[in-house]
Amino acid sequence: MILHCNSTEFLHNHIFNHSSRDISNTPFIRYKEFTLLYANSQEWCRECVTIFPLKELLSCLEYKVTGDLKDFMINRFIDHSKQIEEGDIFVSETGNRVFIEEAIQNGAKAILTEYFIHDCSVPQVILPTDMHLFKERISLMTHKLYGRNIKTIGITGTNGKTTVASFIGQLLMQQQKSVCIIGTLGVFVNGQKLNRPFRSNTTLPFYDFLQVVKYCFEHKVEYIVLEASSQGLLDNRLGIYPIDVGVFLNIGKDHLEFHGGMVPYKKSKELLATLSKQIVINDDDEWCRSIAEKTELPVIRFGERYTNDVIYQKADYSSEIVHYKYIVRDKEVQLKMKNSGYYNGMNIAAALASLSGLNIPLEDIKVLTLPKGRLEQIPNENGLEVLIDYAHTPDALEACLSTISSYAKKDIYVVFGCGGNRDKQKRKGMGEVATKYATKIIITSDNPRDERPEDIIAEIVSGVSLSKVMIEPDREKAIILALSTAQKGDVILIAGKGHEQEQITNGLVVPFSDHHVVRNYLDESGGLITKNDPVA
Ligand SMILES: CC(=O)N[C@H]1[C@@H](OP(=O)(O)OP(=O)(O)OC[C@H]2O[C@@H](n3ccc(=O)[nH]c3=O)[C@H](O)[C@@H]2O)O[C@H](CO)[C@@H](O)[C@@H]1O[C@H](C)C(=O)N[C@@H](C)C(=O)N[C@H](CCC(=O)O)C(=O)O
Ligand SMILES: Nc1ncnc2c1ncn2[C@@H]1O[C@H](COP(=O)(O)OP(=O)(O)OP(=O)(O)O)[C@@H](O)[C@H]1O
Ligand SMILES: N[C@H](CCC[C@H](N)C(=O)O)C(=O)O
Repeated sequence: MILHCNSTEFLHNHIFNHSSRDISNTPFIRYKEFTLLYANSQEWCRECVTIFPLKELLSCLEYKVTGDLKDFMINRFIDHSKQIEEGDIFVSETGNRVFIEEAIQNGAKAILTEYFIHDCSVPQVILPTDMHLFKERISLMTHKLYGRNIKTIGITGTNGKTTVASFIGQLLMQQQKSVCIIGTLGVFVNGQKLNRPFRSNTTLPFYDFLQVVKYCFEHKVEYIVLEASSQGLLDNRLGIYPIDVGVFLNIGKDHLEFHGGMVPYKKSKELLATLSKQIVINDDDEWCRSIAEKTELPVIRFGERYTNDVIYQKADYSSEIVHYKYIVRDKEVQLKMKNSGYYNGMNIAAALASLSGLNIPLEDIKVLTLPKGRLEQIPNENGLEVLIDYAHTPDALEACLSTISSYAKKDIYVVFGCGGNRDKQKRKGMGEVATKYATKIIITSDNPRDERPEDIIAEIVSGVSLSKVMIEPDREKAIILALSTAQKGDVILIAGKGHEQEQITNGLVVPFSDHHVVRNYLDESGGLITKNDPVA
């Protein structure tokens, strides 16, 4: 049995209350509290179990089984019909008949559902009220069965999650550790992208995440580094999976249309603390400091102040190779990185602080590189500095453009748009930032989705100085306009899409890559040095 009934009730009433969307009064839950509760209420040994015992997951919950489900030992719970393989249980939260039929055809041996499904040819496990408790249990059981010996680092913040995850991964691999990174760029084990049909979210959907943990166990991974987006946290995509280090980077304007304002946006990100055993915070960020004040968890701080656990010492950011220096718990750590600005120094500090939280020695640190589509330089013989970057918020654009303006001698071009069906408030702000730093601004489209590109562009233009701006809604033409107009010595920043491989317009997903457009243009105009660059 997993829990005694009274303890289930206690947990339900007092702790696991963030399944609902109203998180205005979410208390910080101390990790110790719930692990102790679980430790007291568990009776089983997990060492040699490699599948999920359904009966234990269901005990004390309100449920009903229809049909003859003979085998209660389950290999996988899967919530996407196309991922189902023989013997899996299909979790249907929507009750969609087409997906259920597809799952059965693909070999589902049962359906886990909240509602009774008529004329269903396989057994059903019906959880009319307790599906959220089931998810909490299975996340905790996944940790017990598969993740117990894997240290997990969760990273949240508006900007820099992918970069910090990549830095942590690189630093761990330099220490010969085996690491899995889960984030915007996909799922990577020791640098190799997993070729599995996971969905493309920054924070993986819940059952996809559980599969990755199991995969990591089977492949002897020692560390999982994951990006925790505000939407992912609010959507409970991590359940109550314990996080060894929760990292808080910064807060800025993004996803406000989704969350309905800065307060709920911050609250969603703060849910990461409820899962964490200790937290790492950016001491230079007011919101991060406020989290440290509220929590009883151990806190590791990084930033410029000399009282921090990781002290970031200012460097010369105008040089091509930046020499970053840190004091990590009284020990000096130095690192070099190309073309990367002040903010990437903060991202490195966050990575160092996370590793110090896990007591990982920082010996022989080698060069770190930025992930794909982050200040990615495209070599050419035209004398242009062409950079592709994923800046799609005002703060991110400011971080990039202020870095460029610290060394640029001639014109700074910026080509960007803003996503449709996404935060409208950031559009004018990005226009204002562009005006502050760039000398030539080309406004274009960036995944207009269901909105009219002209409407999005008009909102950006409301923040831009008209004397600097050109408008070209076709992104390919806009990039070519910059490349063909710029002169030797100019810098061109193509912002917003970074690694992305598509343009989403009018409900259509069309293959599109900033990298390809630049490369094709430079190839045709004879300006490219490296013909075999990997595609972003
Ligand atoms: C708007 C939104 O949040 N959508 C999320 C939502 O999609 P949805 O409900 O529309 O999913 P759907 O495709 O209609 O399918 C619903 C369910 O039917 C089932 N299904 C569906 C299709 C099928 O063939 N078979 C099948 O079984 C699955 O159980 C599926 O979960 O649930 C899916 C599963 O959890 C998510 O992948 C999906 O994220 C979409 C792709 C998305 O863009 N989300 C954004 C808002 C998001 O979450 N972004 C953050 C990043 C933010 C940042 O970087 O700052 C993220 O973590 O990714
Ligand atoms: N610490 C930082 N502060 C401000 N801007 C940053 C920081 N780190 C990165 N950026 C900017 O944000 C962009 C996105 O970086 P990154 O992909 O690491 O962030 P992210 O939080 O994972 O983004 P997303 O949530 O959209 O996936 C970068 O291309 C850069 O322009
Ligand atoms: N994770 C972010 C990515 C935005 C990237 C940008 N290219 C856009 O489409 O707005 C989001 O879903 O809002």
